[in-house]
Amino acid sequence: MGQIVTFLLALPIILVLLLKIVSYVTRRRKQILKSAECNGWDNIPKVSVIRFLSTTRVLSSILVEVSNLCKQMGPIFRVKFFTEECVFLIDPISAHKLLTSKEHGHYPKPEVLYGSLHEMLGNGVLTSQGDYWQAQRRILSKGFSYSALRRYCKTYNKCARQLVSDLENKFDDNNGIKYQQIGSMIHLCSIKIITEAVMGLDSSKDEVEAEVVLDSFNNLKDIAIQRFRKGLLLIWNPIWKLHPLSRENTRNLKNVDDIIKRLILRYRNIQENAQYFQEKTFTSPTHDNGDKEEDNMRFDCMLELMYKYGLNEKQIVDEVKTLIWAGYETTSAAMHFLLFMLALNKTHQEACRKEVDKFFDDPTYCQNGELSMEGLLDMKYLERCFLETLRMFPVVLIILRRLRSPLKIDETLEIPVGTSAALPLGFYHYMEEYFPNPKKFDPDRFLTEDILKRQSFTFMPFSAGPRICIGLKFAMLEAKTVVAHILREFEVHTQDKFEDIALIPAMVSYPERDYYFHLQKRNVNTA
Ligand code: HEM
Repeated sequence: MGQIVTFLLALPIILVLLLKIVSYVTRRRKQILKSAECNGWDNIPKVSVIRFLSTTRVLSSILVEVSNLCKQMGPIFRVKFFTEECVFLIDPISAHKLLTSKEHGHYPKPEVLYGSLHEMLGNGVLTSQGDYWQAQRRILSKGFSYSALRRYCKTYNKCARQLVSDLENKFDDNNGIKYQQIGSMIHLCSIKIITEAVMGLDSSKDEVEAEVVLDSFNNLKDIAIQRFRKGLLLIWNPIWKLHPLSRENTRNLKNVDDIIKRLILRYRNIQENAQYFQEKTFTSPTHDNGDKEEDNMRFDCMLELMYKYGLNEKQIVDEVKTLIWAGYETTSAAMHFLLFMLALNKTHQEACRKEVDKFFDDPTYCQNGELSMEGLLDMKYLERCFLETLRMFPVVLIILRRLRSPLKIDETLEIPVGTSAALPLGFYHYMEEYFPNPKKFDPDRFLTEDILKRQSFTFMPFSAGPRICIGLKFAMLEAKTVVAHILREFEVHTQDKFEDIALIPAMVSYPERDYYFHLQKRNVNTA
């Protein structure tokens, strides 16, 4: 009797497993048949997953290992990760071809890397696909228009000044020269900026909400890193669901969701107020300075924009989480790396400072210590240093695309449907043929004449094509503002050396430990 009950209880599980196996085998057979029709596919060399995984601890060793692989295997090779067939496009020309393709079947992002993101961020613009993605992307792009960015500049300046004041307290010269880690302070500044621009949360007025969002995102980031390290948890959802980290994850997500829902309600209440409607819905002539019809809807933050475009509650929650997730850690890591490179390369730091001082001292570009967007756009030396930093520390190391239509590389090679193409963006930035002496920090690589000489696809820290980073300009302006304020007030020194610290590759690469800095106060009369 007992055996029958056990059998009956186990039956659904057995059936589900059988169904999964049948569906996998059918899918695989279809894929093999399709692959057979693709030119040259069978001739692409295969690399064992064991060999591949054994290299993934630090960025520098991956770069060396991948170079060795290319020497042996050529610029394209295949790796099988469990049930996923992955093709590595080590040649940036093929990668660029895929990213800039107009074919919708080339845009989807595979479960293997983006599945956990999907679970966390829902159907936001980073993880969604097809027509839905396109429609959402069109709406969200308005949140990154010229006049929207001009409004966020206020937030960049405000948070940068707060960071400078916190740094002044930390590096009190009376305590002598002390090298200290500042990664978490930069991180805090970055998350304050993004939550204000995306959700309208002002950390000085909405203190409680801002703190919950900061804590929750920090926890979510730590959980994601742990999950990434425990590969099996990442790959196999049933195990993940049973793990205590998963419950922690859900709790933090719920905290963020609740706050976003409350903010939506706040906008709904405000919108019901007729006076607000009159003041804000129509273009304010003083604000848009020549921007065309793109901005005929006035909004203070992206959540408000989404609300006005009629997105429902679930859509807004997903997009807000997505923008914060995609925007804060990337930019904060990039600013951290930029300060480190300027601390190591004092001549470039001095040149940036000279430029920064010029803008701070010119009332057309800076009033009451607030840098204008025009000033920030014109800081070309600092911009070149930022781009060179992203070349050397490509914050997003690798991206993947799941092919829903075949990709023709050339007359001799076609990649079949169902394959995931892996594009190691970071690797392209170290290719000698495009970036001679790649370990040298040389911002002049980004002088206009040098950029024109080099093919554009060799430098893609923000990806390229229709799914290029939506926050590219946002990130550039934010990083320039924050670093400009720091250079204005301090000389930046470090004890660390470039090769001392390993970079840990994850979705967003980060140093094994934060760098140590000493910030020495300058004597400038700031407004
Ligand atoms: C230095 C900073 C940043 C870097 C290096 C960076 C890099 C990237 C890269 C490489 C992608 C492509 C990802 C993929 O295809 O899988 C991407 C996509 C994206 N980024 Fe960024 N990003 C940065 C800052 C930001 C900021 C500040 C925001 C938002 C405020 C943002 C929002 C997004 C979104 C929403 C996508 C998905 C776009 C789509 O699929 O249509 N990013 N970013």
